[in-house]
Amino acid sequence: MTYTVKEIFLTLQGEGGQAGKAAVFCRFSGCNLWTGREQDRHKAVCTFCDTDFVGTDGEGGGKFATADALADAVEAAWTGGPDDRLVVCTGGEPLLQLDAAAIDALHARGFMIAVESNGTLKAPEGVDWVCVSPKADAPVIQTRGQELKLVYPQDKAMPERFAALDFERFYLQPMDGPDRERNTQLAVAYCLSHPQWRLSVQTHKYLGLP
Ligand SMILES: C[S@@+](CC[C@H](N)C(=O)[O-])C[C@H]1O[C@@H](n2cnc3c(N)ncnc32)[C@H](O)[C@@H]1O
Ligand SMILES: Nc1nc2[nH]cc(C(=O)O)c2c(=O)[nH]1
Ligand code: SF4
Ligand SMILES: [Mg+2]
Repeated sequence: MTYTVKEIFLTLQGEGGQAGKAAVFCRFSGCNLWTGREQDRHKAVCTFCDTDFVGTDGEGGGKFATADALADAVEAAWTGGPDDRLVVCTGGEPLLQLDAAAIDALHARGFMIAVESNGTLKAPEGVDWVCVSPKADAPVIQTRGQELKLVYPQDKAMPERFAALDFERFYLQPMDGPDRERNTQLAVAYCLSHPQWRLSVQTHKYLGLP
């Protein structure tokens, strides 16, 4: 199948349980919870998105006709050696496109595969690190994985709703936007009183990294 990708770039994972680790980010175009057009944001299921995932015009973006072509582009962005390779498949919603062929091609090049998903689609076999970030008005179908990373606060998506799901770690990530500082304080307070939850700061935004 053809993969439609907004951008492919090397940076440090900024969020969650692998924060600080070098990774190639493969940002797939498109999402099932928002068109990505500002004029549609108010009527979207997910209204607070911080990301441009429309089209293929980012660094390293494009249409890739095969899984090998996609994996070659990911490998070309990696500047390290053969060890400790990590690709973070994000978007948009990566599980609309990430399939067994892409997983096999990335594994063949030595990459550990992480996904950042809104949880509305099942992760395919072979994904090594599943991060689910639930959205208040969307069902959580993928109910297990390595981390659940809830953007906080969201009306109708309080942490209690997700605390019993089968994830190894639970994070609150302050909602970025005009109230980021206040949201950060709210998340800190929640983590202090509910120690199952850890704070996930979007470190790349403070560091000026992509
Ligand atoms: C842009 S999303 C792409 C992956 C997938 N669609 C998802 O929602 O998980 C990547 C991560 O950024 C988070 N995110 C999006 N907008 C945010 C915001 N305004 N503040 C904090 N985190 C945000 C998402 O919840 C998700 O964990
Ligand atoms: N540095 C960095 N870390 C990230 N972790 C998750 C991201 C995403 O947009 O999915 C992201 C991102 O966009 N940049
Ligand atoms: S589900 Fe993810 S990519 Fe889609 S609009 Fe929400 S935060 Fe953005
Ligand atoms: Mg991001």
